[in-house]
Amino acid sequence: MAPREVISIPSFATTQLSLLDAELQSEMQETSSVLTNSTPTALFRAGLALPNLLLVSQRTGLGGKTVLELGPDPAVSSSADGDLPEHGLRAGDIVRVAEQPAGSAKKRETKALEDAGGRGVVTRVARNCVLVALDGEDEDAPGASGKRVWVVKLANDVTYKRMNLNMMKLQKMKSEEYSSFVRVLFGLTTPSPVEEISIPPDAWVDPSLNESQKDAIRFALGSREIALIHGPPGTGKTHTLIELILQMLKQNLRVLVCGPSNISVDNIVERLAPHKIPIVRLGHPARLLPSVLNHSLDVLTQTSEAAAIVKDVRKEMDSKQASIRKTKSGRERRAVYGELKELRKEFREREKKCVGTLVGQSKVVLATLHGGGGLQLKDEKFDVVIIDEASQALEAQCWVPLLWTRAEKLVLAGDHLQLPPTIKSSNSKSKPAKPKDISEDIIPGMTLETTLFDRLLSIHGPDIKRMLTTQYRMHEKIMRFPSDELYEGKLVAAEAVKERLLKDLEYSIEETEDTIEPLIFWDTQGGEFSEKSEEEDDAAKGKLMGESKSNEMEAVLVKKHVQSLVDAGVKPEDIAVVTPYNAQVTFICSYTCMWIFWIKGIQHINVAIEGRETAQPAGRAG
Ligand SMILES: Nc1ncnc2c1ncn2[C@@H]1O[C@H](COP(=O)(O)OP(=O)(O)OP(=O)(O)O)[C@@H](O)[C@H]1O
Repeated sequence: MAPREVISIPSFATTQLSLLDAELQSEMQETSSVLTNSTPTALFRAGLALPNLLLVSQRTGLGGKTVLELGPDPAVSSSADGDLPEHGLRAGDIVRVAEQPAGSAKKRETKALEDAGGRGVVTRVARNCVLVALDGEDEDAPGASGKRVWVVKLANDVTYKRMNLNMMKLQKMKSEEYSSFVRVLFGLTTPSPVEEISIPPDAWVDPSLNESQKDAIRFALGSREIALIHGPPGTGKTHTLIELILQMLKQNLRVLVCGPSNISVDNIVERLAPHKIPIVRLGHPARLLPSVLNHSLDVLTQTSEAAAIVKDVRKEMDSKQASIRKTKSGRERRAVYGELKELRKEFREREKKCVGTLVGQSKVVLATLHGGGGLQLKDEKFDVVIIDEASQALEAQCWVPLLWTRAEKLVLAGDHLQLPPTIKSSNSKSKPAKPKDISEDIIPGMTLETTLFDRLLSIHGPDIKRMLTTQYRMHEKIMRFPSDELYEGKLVAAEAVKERLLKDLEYSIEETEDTIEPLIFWDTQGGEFSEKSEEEDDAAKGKLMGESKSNEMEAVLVKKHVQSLVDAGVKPEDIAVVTPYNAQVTFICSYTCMWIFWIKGIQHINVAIEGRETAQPAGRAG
């Protein structure tokens, strides 16, 4: 077993608080510098603002919040169908809604917008409207006067507030308050011996699970405090978690399942749903996949039996909201606001009751790590907390559900050998100043890139983890390199993919040198393949991009290769191009989009390419 590395819990929390502060400052600085240095038009082009909107309606949303529906102003819209232009707003974005400055506004006027109008959260984005739930309660809604408004994205500090709150709780905890679970998580105690679990062949819900998956499940069931499931790419980590949850239900355990992103959680909800078990998904419906909405707590609070008590008040609030817009006299408006305030209070009380009933009845509750710190879960008791994609979450994020609910055991699933969460403060050139009150309590060398998964492995060694070893995605030759370099050669390719080639796809594909080989290298050394740094170009184009790299000749090569694949019959939608740099994404997009448009004559093409600008730590897979 690796040497145990014990750290003091208050020092850990203090260090995390300082690192989180630096990270938030970095994010804030970035947003603020963009807002200050850009014109409204540049902000729109950069996907940070949406102008030319009118208030379409105003109604009561969750928690009694005022929700604004904003649509395009037909007087200036270029769309005949009333659609919004392409924009970068997404559900969950923190935004400011304010009266719009003139198109010719100077940068300084954009800066003034930081404090104008109302702040809120985008709750829904549709083709023809954007919905924003306002934070404040009593002010006049921006746009209520009929004036044109715009929506500007702000830095999101909400998640930081929650992480900080929990880190402060940990910082102040007295040692006699540490549960045995917390003590294990900090290496003050070793984990209890793992109980032998035997599951008869007919008790597996999915009998096709492979041996490493079954072993990981038995291990996670038999562990008392912690269990790590290490799932390299395509090894069925989520598949395994589904069976684990179902086996835990058979043991009558109550489980909270979390992930760092909505998509990671929805992925599990989608796969659990067919098993018809009582599950509830926390989180705003606007941020959830449509296929999981039936399990959303917010939808259930409107449709379930428990929801009836909330309906009447909501109706009354909506009609009051509508009446405000028609009322011209200030006195009357103030009176309606007063009544709304009372109704909102009543609404919240009833909603709380309804939510309490629904959550209390669910054996499996699913939420993002941030959502795991929501009011609905305060002090709820869970036998197990499972965190999926744990290697992509900040450790402080993982502590949100652990400290907020009463958790007794933790199962982490992830791959610590893939990229850690993206951190801005560690590679930002303009590093924020360290807080003044830095004390000797700071643990040297600790960074936000060290995840809970990493830390637990370094404290307790590999005995607390089980690795999934059969992968179901890659041809054996593609798998060989990551397997040998990162996973000690332990990966095995499943029969179905072991020798799978492009030419064997279920539709007709010509046998060419590109379709009979699973892995091809193009050597660009020595040619005219010079690399450019995006910053040089930025100033000229006024683009809002950080430092990035591009190589035009390599983009041409990618285009050529994609072309030969399509010529051989591979469908464009079956081809993905991946690059680590945003600037290169832009190049490749411009080449390949134009080209596909040309050969297929199609109107729309979905390009699903993501760029990532982090330097890759040694020993991690990208
Ligand atoms: N025992 C199994 N038998 C057959 N197919 C399996 C098995 N386990 C997983 N798969 C298949 O392997 C693929 C990957 O599974 P899954 O998405 O659960 O993996 P993952 O490790 O969570 O993936 P990621 O690499 O995205 O983290 C899926 O298509 C799944 O159906």
